Parts: sequence; structure tokens; C-alpha cells
Amino acid sequence: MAQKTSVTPLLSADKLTCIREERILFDELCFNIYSGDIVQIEGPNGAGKTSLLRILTGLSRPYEGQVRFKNKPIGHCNEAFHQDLLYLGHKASVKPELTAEENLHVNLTLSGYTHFDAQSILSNVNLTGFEDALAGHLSAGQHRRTSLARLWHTQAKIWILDEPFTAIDKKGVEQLEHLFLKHIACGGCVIFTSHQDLSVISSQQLRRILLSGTDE
Ligand SMILES: Nc1ncnc2c1ncn2[C@@H]1O[C@H](COP(=O)(O)OP(=O)(O)OP(=O)(O)O)[C@@H](O)[C@H]1O
Repeated sequence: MAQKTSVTPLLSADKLTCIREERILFDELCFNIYSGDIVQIEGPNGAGKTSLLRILTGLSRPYEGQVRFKNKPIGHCNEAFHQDLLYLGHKASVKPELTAEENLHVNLTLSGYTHFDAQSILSNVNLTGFEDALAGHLSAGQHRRTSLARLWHTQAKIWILDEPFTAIDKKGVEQLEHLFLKHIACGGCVIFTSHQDLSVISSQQLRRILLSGTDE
């Protein structure tokens, strides 16, 4: 596990319970996430990984329990929390009728960034030459890369990423893993779901939270 740069957790799950269609997905789940953590949420299909991530972002409410940002319930510090949060859902939030560059522009502008070099940011995700291509005409991996590009230009400390490696090739996964390491070295944390093993980030650098997918 990475060395902690702060003793105050950035994010805390405090006895989170999630019930869907009368099925308990997780019950009284507790953990703290610190600056310097890379946390992989694991579990079989339907175990509740996306449900947990959405609860951590405040997009869904737990049945019981609360999420805290720097020890305060997220509902009490919405603005500060959202300034420090970057969430990418499992469906890449990319508009097919806009170009790759326009999509990046929209995403960064909505996050409050006004000065950025879109072409340089897109080059980080190997989209040089595809800046003006309509996102709807890009391959699945390029589509995902268009969504991921904003990770190279954000000051948010808490990254919550649902299946960020989906459709990404081996080299792209490695680039993203290096970015995660750079992000935690700068005091951030990454919480992500993935069904695949990582190759750059070692098991010592990774925390794992397993959702069993059974309520027995
Ligand atoms: N809003 C909802 N209403 C009802 N049921 C839901 C809702 N959201 C999720 N579920 C159910 O909760 C269960 C967990 O879904 P979730 O998407 O959290 O699983 P997951 O672990 O992310 O799965 P996968 O690995 O397939 O992405 C599923 O059975 C799903 O149908």
C-alpha cells in the first residue's frame, strides 16, 4: 500500500448498506480512503460495484449509512466535495455528434477549466490525428479514450472510475496505470472497478475491496 500523506481520510464509507430489489448488495460496509490510495472494487457481475461507486459520489443514496469527505458528511460539503471529485461512469460520457476535441472541451468547461490545450491533452490518450473525428465514428477504445482524456487535466483529488479500462488496449491500460501512480504521488486517490489484473501497479500498491455478490 502507498505511504499515507495525510491522516484525515479523503473519503469514508461509514456503515453503508445498499439494497436493490430486496437483495442486500452490501451491509454496513466501512472503509477509509486516504491520499495515496489506489483502491480496486472487485466482485462478480451484479455484486454492487457500480452501486457502491454511485453512492460514494452522492449520485445514489445508501439504504443506511453515510459517505464522508474529509470527515464531513458529503451532503454538508457538497461544493468542496464536487470540486475535488472526478467521476467517470461505466458508459463513457461522450456525445457521438461532437468531435473528440469538442467532447473534451465540453467536459473540461463543465468542470470549470477555461485554459487548456485540447490537442496536447488528446495526445496523451493517443488521439492525435483524431481530434476532428466525430466521436460516433471512433472505435470503442478511442471513444473510451475521449472520455478518459480529462484525467490528464484535472485538479480533482478523488478519482472514482467505473471500468476505466474497458475497450482500452494493453499499452493504453499501462499509460493509465502510470497516470494513477502519478496522481497518488501528487496526493490524490483512485477508486476504480475492473475485472482485469493490472500490470504496472503492484499488489503492494493496490488496496482491494471485495463485494461478494451474495447476501447470505
Ligand atoms: N436503480 C436500480 N434499481 C434496481 N436495481 C438496481 C438498480 N441499480 C442496480 N440494480 C441492481 O443491483 C445489482 C447490482 O448492480 P451493479 O450495477 O451495482 O453491479 P456491478 O457489480 O457493477 O455489476 P457489473 O460487474 O456487471 O458491472 C444488479 O442486480 C442490478 O440489477
